[in-house]
Amino acid sequence: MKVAIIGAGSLGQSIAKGLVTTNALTTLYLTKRNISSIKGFEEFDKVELTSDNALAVKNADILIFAVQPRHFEAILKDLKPLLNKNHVIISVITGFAISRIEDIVGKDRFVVRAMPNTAASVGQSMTCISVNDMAKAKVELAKTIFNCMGRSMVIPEEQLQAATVICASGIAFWMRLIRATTQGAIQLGFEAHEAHELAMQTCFGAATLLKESGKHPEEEIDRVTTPSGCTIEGLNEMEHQGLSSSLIKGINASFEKINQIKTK
Ligand SMILES: NC(=O)C1=CN([C@@H]2O[C@H](COP(=O)(O)OP(=O)(O)OC[C@H]3O[C@@H](n4cnc5c(N)ncnc54)[C@H](OP(=O)(O)O)[C@@H]3O)[C@@H](O)[C@H]2O)C=CC1
Ligand SMILES: O=C(O)[C@@H]1CCC=N1
Repeated sequence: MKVAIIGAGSLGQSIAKGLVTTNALTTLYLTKRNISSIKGFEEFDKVELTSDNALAVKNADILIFAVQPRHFEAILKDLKPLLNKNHVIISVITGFAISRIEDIVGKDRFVVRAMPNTAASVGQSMTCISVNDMAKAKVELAKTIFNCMGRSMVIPEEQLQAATVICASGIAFWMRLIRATTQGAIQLGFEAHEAHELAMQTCFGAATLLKESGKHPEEEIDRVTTPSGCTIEGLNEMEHQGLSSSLIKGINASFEKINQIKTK
């Protein structure tokens, strides 16, 4: 695989970190206008850094666009003359519909819209993928790429905005829950670094329990809640204060916002 990431910023670098270790990769071009901030990638033999998008496009088969939404249209129009029928165009750009990409490059191109998250850098992204008609033939390739950096799910494009909230913004939501747990632990007397480790590993343990057992969260909750014990006392107080409701409302607010964001 010869891959180019056009716009190696926060998400682009996370994807690059997830990709560099895969044996399937022969070359990885990383582009941005100012490459001084990504010099660290020079330690990898397969990685080429450049501010020349055209050079990257000419030398890659798979193009992952990870620029800000407002920059995408102009960049894609500039690169259009260099695109050939074999290029697989993958956009991770929020709110930029496949039909708008097709308006620029044509319907006869392989177009994939993907929504990974920053945990790609540690091989733990949850990436949702949608494709245009042409790229139905490239679904397995797209899954192979994103499975290198975690797990992937193919979904209809209509659900991609919701997936962005749950999985991409979701990283921030879960971080805030871990941070709040840490604050609680400090109040109970732990040093900050200890509190952080307790919160992180407990969160990791809870997710791993569900992944490995396949059980519903409430089933695992029932195993922890001793009758008249401290867990149910804490859980009920959290619910009286609106924990589940607040999370659901936050997710809905985020979804309303993402649907208002204009990419032009
Ligand atoms: N951060 C996240 O968790 C997620 C982000 N996204 C989406 O991914 C996209 C990127 O987001 P994010 O990584 O946070 O944004 P960043 O601003 O961190 O990254 C965008 C990068 O694009 C580069 N860039 C700008 N213009 C050009 C150009 N002409 N040619 C090449 N590179 C260029 C910029 O570097 P320079 O100025 O040096 O050129 C910058 O590093 C957005 O569309 C966002 O909606 C989606 C899911 C999650
Ligand atoms: O906050 C945002 O709008 C982008 C999309 C998901 C993650 N970052």
